[in-house]
Amino acid sequence: MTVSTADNTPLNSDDTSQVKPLRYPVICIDGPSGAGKGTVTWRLAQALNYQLLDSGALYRIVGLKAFEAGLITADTNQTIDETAVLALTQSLEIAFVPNNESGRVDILVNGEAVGEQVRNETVGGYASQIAVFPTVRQALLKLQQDMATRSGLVADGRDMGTVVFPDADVKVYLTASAEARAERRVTQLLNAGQTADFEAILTTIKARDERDENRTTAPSKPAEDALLLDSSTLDANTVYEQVKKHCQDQGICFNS
Ligand SMILES: Nc1ncnc2c1ncn2[C@@H]1O[C@H](COP(=O)(O)OP(=O)(O)O)[C@@H](O)[C@H]1O
Ligand SMILES: Nc1ccn([C@@H]2O[C@H](COP(=O)(O)OP(=O)(O)O)[C@@H](O)[C@H]2O)c(=O)n1
Repeated sequence: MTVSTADNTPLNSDDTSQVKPLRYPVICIDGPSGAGKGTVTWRLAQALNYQLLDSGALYRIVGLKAFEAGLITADTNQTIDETAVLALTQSLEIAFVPNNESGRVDILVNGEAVGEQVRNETVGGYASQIAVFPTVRQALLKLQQDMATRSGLVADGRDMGTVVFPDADVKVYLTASAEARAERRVTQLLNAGQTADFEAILTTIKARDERDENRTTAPSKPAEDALLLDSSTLDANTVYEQVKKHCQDQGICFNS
């Protein structure tokens, strides 16, 4: 797999000939689904002019492609062929392109845009099923780490602060009650003109939490040096201001 960034320069995980520049700042925002990671990550990346790593998108793409290839079915108790998912992962070329209109990052896979489909809860479930595989995580590891060699980076995920960037300048573990997170998803879906069932969403969010927090490799958990922030009763702006303050306390400079 290759991953390229906004300037479309491929990041080749096998290329050891390049001399690494001085280390750029890295900010990690980890936490469960719906905690508000993507929202705060986007604002930080905009304010600091850093690159953004949406690591969940990588797992979602692999999950979706594995489903399309018939390697995963809707049955959550199935046995998935790790070797086949790894081979599929290694065959993908992924590009991240920031989209200022939507406030999200558009994703191209093998040159083709992946639509909003990749963001839905079903694909989130597929992602968490293949995310338990150590070989798949390993295949994605260096590609993620290489994104911090060109500019400052804000990275959103589950294991950014614990595994991918253990030496990061700032680590935040953003959480919220499962009910608050499910409520946010409902609002998000309704705003997008879709239907949403609170109980069904709450059940899938809890199932994903369970799988992500209890897997053996890179479980979702706060790094020892992370700021823990519960956003259940905080609005998105207050969360941003608190994370910004923490970044400043750790020596990150904002122009505005
Ligand atoms: N603190 C907050 N309070 C209420 N809604 C929020 C908050 N932070 C984010 N949201 C909204 O909740 C939804 C999920 O946020 P998102 O940033 O995508 O979460 P995550 O990346 O952790 O899954 C979005 O619609 C977002 O606008
Ligand atoms: N660094 C990461 C990011 C995501 N993931 C997996 O990918 C799934 C989708 O991640 P996501 O960040 O896109 O999900 P949301 O938090 O946006 O719902 C998660 O439930 C995890 O199983 C992971 O294992 N490690």
